[in-house]
Amino acid sequence: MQEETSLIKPPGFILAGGLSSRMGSPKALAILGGETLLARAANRLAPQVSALHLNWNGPIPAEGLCGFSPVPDEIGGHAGPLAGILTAMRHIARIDPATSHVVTVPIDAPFFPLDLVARLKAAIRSEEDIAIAFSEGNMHPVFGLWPVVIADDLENFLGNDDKRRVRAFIARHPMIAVNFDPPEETDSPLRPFLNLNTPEELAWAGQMLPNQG
Ligand SMILES: Nc1nc2c(ncn2[C@@H]2O[C@H](COP(=O)(O)OP(=O)(O)OP(=O)(O)O)[C@@H](O)[C@H]2O)c(=O)[nH]1
Ligand SMILES: [Mg+2]
Repeated sequence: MQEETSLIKPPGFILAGGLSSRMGSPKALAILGGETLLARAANRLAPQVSALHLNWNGPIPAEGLCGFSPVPDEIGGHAGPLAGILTAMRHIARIDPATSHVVTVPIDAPFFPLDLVARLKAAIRSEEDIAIAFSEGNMHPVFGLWPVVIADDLENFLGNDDKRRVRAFIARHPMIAVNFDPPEETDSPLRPFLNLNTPEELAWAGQMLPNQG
């Protein structure tokens, strides 16, 4: 039963604050099948969340960011995905203090499930639980539903831990694993959490798009 939490549809953040060094140009603007990765992530996440935000560092490029007014990292120095997660928590706490959780997705995994948020949300049992996506035995730690009450601990962690790994931060808190194994009949190589880091991976995914099951 789900009654104990008053968690309604949460707000969402697309994290695009990284350097895209392996891609060689901003991943948000990379084209897959005629659409930017940003447009793909936004179209996929928007129906799942109460409001959609973009985390992005630096100036808005000439081609725009799909109309988003991006939210830059709270802490400087490209501290990694956790900096984007902290930014999401702090931003939501400022604009909507009643919100208990915020969902994050990375910019570079454009095939994530359409029921991602509903299933993460259904797993939450308390105001302090983190829900994280898993599939085929792997953890996908940037696909998470994060309680905003742990923002201070996250800021502290970022200030004190050299590696700033998402998994190490998650290990400090109650975490619920939510399994998203694809249906057995799916033979598409475009797995739900496939992550595109290089021009080669992007080109390969483009070639595979017509086979998407
Ligand atoms: N806000 C924010 N997000 C980040 C930061 N570093 C990485 N991310 C995001 O975290 C997700 C996964 O990171 P990576 O796949 O390493 O992306 P990246 O750092 O842009 O790419 P590389 O430079 O090739 O490692 C992506 O959505 C990135 O945009 C950061 O310093 N700040
Ligand atoms: Mg990186």
